[in-house]
Amino acid sequence: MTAEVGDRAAVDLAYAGTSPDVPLLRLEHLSKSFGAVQALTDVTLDVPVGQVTALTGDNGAGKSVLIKCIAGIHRPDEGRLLWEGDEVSFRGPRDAAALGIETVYQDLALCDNLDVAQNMFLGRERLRHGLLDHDAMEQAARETLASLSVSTIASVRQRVASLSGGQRQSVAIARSVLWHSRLVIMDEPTAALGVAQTAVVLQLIRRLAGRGVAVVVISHNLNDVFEVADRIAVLYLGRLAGVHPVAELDRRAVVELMTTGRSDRIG
Ligand SMILES: Nc1ncnc2c1ncn2[C@@H]1O[C@H](COP(=O)(O)OP(=O)(O)OP(=O)(O)O)[C@@H](O)[C@H]1O
Repeated sequence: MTAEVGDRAAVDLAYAGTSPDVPLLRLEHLSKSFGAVQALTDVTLDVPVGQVTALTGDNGAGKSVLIKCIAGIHRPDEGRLLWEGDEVSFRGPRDAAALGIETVYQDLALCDNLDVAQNMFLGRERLRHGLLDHDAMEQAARETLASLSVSTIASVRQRVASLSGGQRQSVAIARSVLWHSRLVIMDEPTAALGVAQTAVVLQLIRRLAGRGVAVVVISHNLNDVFEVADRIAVLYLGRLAGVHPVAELDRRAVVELMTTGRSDRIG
């Protein structure tokens, strides 16, 4: 399969077959334990297209375990995942990736010794007459970065080792656009970034959602959460303490949900 680059194609693809009433992904009554540790208990959460859902919660609340269930790394003990309304079960991360689920972990799986374009096509290289088609890949990488208005990367031939944290996040986000990912999960995307780079990455995350991609962002940083999210889901001791549109919440309500599992300040 060759990658088509272009805003319209990406949006069409992301929305294709998605009824507004059926979320792209629905987690239904998910539970997961590790021996005596109950990491997730009865979590039900919808993930709609075109929106940023922030997933927050205190240390150990279950955020990573939840995204690993979505990414096909963990199998839930109970509950099910519905993709566009149909039950799916993942034998591993490849199954999740095949549906268009891309997870961008904090340590970004980029290869330092390769350049930007090579990283964006890693594992899915484009061939021409049996040889790597570097020109086509570089062109597509450039177009994708331009379509996201990424201006901080001077050349797609630049080695990733020389990029800043924010630039690396930009490459990871552009890769998900290039491959028409439909759900992008980002684990603490701004954790290692300064103020200016954080602003750039948050903007990019908004653009990703603006293309009809469903985005889940794990973050402890409430400034970022309120800036980027449409909806905030809070986990407390493995249970979903609440999921609400940002407009219904203030910081105190989120902190209360994170620390006590409840809040009277919502609405
Ligand atoms: N592979 C594992 N084996 C045993 N226990 C685990 C495993 N993974 C997670 N846990 C436990 O599950 C609970 C939830 O962990 P999780 O990593 O999802 O929390 P988190 O919300 O991502 O926390 P943090 O913000 O600190 O990363 C914790 O008690 C953790 O110790």
